[in-house]
Amino acid sequence: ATSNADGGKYPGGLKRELMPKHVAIIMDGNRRWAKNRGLPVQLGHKAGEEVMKRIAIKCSQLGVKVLTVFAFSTENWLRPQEEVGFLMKLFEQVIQTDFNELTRHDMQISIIGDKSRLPKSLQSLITTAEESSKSNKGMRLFVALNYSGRYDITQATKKIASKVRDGILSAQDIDEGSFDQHLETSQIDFPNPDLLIRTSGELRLSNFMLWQLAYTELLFVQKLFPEFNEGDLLEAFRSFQQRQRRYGGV
Ligand SMILES: CC(C)=CCC/C(C)=C/CC/C(C)=C/COP(=O)(O)OP(=O)(O)O
Repeated sequence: ATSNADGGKYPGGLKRELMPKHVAIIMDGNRRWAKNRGLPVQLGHKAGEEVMKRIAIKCSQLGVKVLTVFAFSTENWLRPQEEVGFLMKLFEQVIQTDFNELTRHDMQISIIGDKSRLPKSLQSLITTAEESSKSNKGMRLFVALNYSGRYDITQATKKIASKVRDGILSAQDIDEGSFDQHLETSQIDFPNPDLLIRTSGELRLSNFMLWQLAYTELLFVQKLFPEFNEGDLLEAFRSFQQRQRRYGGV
């Protein structure tokens, strides 16, 4: 409805037709941000929570269809027990407070990752939140919790192996398309991120969506996640729009 009003242009010189459909973010640097300020690491994660919410709202306003944020990896259990415990409680709070606000922006929220190892109280909050937002029509928000790319590929392989064993799928029919259908991102229109943003200057994928990132444009920014703001998001999208995507072709 607004396409003529703004001549196809978005704020900050962005072009509507070149917007990334699926954006993924590795929200890195919460602890360093806290330590730099002489604060407990918990306050770094709290600051990250606030930024996550603002960025999700901005993405949905800009017409992003899918946003996937990496909140807790399968390796993060190795952190001090106190920090892990705090994060699990924080995720419960996020679901009970921030998610309500995000669903008011019509977002449909899903958790990806191995939920079985999460505290039972968190698991039941997740089920309720997913249920209550499932008919929303706006941006799809995936929060990766106890997730890793290798986990995702492994769980897809298990599902496929069971289907072959049960005679539902033949080995010859396993291809990239059918594999896609068994990943945690299978239920959506744009399973592969167009743009991955990682904050805090680290140049790694850290076992995030390994299959889905095959042709994703990567953007590494120096700012720590709690410092990342809406202006930085627009800047990231401008950088994305200047790239030429060839997907291995010419
Ligand atoms: C549900 C939800 C989206 C919650 C938002 C809270 C949030 C941003 C959690 C991410 C936690 C995390 C492991 C951040 C990475 O920074 P780090 O701790 O690795 O920092 P460092 O690299 O400085 O050590």
